[in-house]
Amino acid sequence: MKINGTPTRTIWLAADGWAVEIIDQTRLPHELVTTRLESLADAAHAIKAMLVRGAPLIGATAAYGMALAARANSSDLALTVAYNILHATRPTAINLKWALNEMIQALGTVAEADRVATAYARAAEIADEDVAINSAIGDNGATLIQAAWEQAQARGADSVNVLTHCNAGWLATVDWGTAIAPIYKAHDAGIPVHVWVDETRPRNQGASLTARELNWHGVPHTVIADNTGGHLMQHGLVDLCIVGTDRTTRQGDVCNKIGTYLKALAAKDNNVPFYVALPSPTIDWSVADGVAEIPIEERDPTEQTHMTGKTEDGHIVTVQVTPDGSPAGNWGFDVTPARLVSGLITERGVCAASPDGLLAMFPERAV
Ligand SMILES: CSC[C@H]1O[C@H](OP(=O)(O)O)[C@H](O)[C@@H]1O
Repeated sequence: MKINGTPTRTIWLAADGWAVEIIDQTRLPHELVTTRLESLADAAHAIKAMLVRGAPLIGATAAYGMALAARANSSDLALTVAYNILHATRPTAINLKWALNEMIQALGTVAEADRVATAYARAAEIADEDVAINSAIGDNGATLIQAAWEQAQARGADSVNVLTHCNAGWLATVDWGTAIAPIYKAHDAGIPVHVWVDETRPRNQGASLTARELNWHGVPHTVIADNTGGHLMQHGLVDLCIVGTDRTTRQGDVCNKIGTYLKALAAKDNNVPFYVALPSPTIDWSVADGVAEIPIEERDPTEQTHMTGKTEDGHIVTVQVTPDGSPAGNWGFDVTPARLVSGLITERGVCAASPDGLLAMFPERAV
């Protein structure tokens, strides 16, 4: 998307043709800092420390991580080691494994001497495919926002209100985003969309990243505490919810940022449509029961006990918000059962969160 009028992606090949550059998302929203990745270790660190995050962007970064690894050593053993190092960075988003498998498949078809060029080419394809997929998700999701706007207009409303959780915007992908892509498309088409932005504790991806993106693009939005959404739904202030996902199962269970499940429960209780936007690489066809089978990342408790922000005089500081000695838990994701999901917004269209719905959209997956 554009930053101050300049089209910008979250990851790109450096001008030297071999290093990779990223937006360091740990510095947002107050500082726009880019960082060079020059090695497998740099790419692995960027994913694990969340300089880059979001399922599709994790996948794209891992793909370029394999290219950087191949540049150093393109032997079978070295690439196997690289695969394992990158795969171990974060356990929940399936796009990581998907991208790594894509890279290994591409590299396995060429002679060792051709592996570096092949790796960079496939990584670039994965990045470009993500942009195209997300744009299509945006188009498909915008029809839902249009329909909700027409209903809101009939009630005399002057805007259509969409609630989103965490960051599934262009900062979570290579570009466009998934859950936020329909919002950009609707906004750009002149629909008066307003976004309730869940701050999304503990890392505040909503407050620091989604709000940052919407601010840059000029989309009206309001940052809210995570526990506010149910109240807004009870008072008719949410027309629909659109969230992202890090892994969706073949039966339509959705793994996403912690707190998504609770939002889906509130939506169900208030008859608010709850949609999930996802690119097909986020579907894990090998898993049925998301609650039982999807590994949930547990991160450093200091992400819960500490917060980083800007002081009144502009300094970026980190403060402790809990008492010394109080333990903290930091689960990164939860699973929303398919029964709470109104529909899945994919690059091919909107389908039911069910085995039949997914197979109708992806018939090639029928075994
Ligand atoms: C389009 S994937 C976005 C997805 O990723 C986020 O997790 P994290 O920031 O920890 O990588 C969150 O679950 C978003 O919904």
